[in-house]
Amino acid sequence: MRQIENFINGEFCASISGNRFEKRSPVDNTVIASIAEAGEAEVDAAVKAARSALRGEWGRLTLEQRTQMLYEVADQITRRFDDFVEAEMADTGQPHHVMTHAFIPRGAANFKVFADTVKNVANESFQMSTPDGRGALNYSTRSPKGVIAVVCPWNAPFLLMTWKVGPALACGNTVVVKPSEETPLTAALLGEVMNSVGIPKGVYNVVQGFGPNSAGEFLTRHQGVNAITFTGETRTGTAIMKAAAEGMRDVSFELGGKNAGIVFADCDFDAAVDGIFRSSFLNSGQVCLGTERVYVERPMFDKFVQALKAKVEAVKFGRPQDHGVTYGPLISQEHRKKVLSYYQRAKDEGATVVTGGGVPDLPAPLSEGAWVEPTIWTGLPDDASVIKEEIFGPCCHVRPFDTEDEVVNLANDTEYGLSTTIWTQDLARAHRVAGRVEVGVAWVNSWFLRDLRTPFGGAGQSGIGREGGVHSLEFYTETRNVCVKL
Ligand SMILES: NC(=O)c1ccc[n+]([C@@H]2O[C@H](COP(=O)([O-])OP(=O)(O)OC[C@H]3O[C@@H](n4cnc5c(N)ncnc54)[C@H](O)[C@@H]3O)[C@@H](O)[C@H]2O)c1
Ligand SMILES: O=C/C=C/C=C(\O)C(=O)O
Repeated sequence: MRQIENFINGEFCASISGNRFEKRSPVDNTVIASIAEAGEAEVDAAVKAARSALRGEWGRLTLEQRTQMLYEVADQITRRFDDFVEAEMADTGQPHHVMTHAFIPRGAANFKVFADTVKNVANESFQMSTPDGRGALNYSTRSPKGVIAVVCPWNAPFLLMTWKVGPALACGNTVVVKPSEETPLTAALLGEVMNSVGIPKGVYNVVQGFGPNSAGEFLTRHQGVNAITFTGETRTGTAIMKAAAEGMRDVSFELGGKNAGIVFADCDFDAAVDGIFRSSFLNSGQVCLGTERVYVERPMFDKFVQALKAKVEAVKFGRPQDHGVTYGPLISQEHRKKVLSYYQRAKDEGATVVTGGGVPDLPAPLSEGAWVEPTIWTGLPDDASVIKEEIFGPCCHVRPFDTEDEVVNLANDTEYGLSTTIWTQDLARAHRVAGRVEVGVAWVNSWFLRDLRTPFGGAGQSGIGREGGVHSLEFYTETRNVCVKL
């Protein structure tokens, strides 16, 4: 069984208290790793190591040297691709092709793209006139913000962690990462990569553990942390924001969603069915950008529901590494309980179960894992809790609509505002609807198509701030204006 330690100041170290916790496989519930839980002492050591790294060799590197190191991190992730794929599959149980085609390559890209970005983004400059006629010149510079706390969820652990660590380091900061207790492995593996390419000690630290009264809370409350970037549930974001208020630390939040998919009758039918299938069921629906509410224009409704049902019923359950497997378990037994409670609630609230709705009948030892059936409902009222609350599971409700205004209102009838996916071949309508849905990210005839230079984040309860491209630089640097009287 793997022993996973905290990674502090370039070294893997056991927790001082000796506290450890178990990581179980979502596939069959066996224990796959023992993890050292960081307490206040380890968090303090990690923050101090990060602080002294800022003042040490790391802080003295030129931009060229620093970005060169980050390209080497990306290259080394690619060289150790299979190790990352294996670790992330062990943690999440999701299929091999999801790791190799989507989640792990993004880890390398997250370092490359932000190394490029920091080299290529210009700073502002303004010339002004002065009463003496000689004028003044203003220009801005960027400095690292300092020690950044990176608090991560479990659903796409390596992608989401590096999405923050990449730009934070590119901007010259140091980081203390708190991975989810459900997915400790790839953050630890990245520590090995950092050492192997010579990233100075203390630049990248990992404290393992839980949220409340554990590593997450200790880290976000630590006054040595200058800013906090967090991806996870809206409720947790509220707790972290309170912690950040003490000491006036900046936050960047990517939170939950209850995203709408909008399918017009003039869409490319096969592409739309495929797109909605992916957006609702990729990663067993555990994607913040996923669509749990699907609205289909009435003339196509029945045909669409049948086509989506056929795709859902064709998924292949199994171990992530097994040939042809397309569908994995939920992350944990605890999350399964939550998702199954919504499956029950959908029935109670009057849903028609088109397919799924329960636990699949799998042979041992898979029968011990956190499996649920991918599920489609119709017929729920718009105010049902299943329509309002984020489930974060492999399920969607499909509802017919008649007019563009109606569907825009339905899509916007939520406290969240992360993303939407719109399917139509009418260009004018596509732009119009994309401009009316109250979200941070609108996709047309696509979903989860990511250009890392673009702003990414959510409106409403889905987040605070944007990351991506220059927006990441805004968060991870302090901007200084220099005004020179000529
Ligand atoms: N908007 C996005 O980009 C995005 C991306 C992925 C996931 N998500 C959201 O993440 C959620 C699923 O992830 P999750 O269940 O891991 O989220 P979570 O909020 O339960 O946990 C996220 C992290 O916060 C830590 N944490 C929990 N309580 C804390 C506290 N009081 N103080 C400090 N840290 C604390 C956890 O240990 C974990 O590392 C979903 O709501 C999903 O929508 C959003
Ligand atoms: O589950 C959420 C996925 C989020 C994706 C990103 O943050 C990204 O693509 O940068």
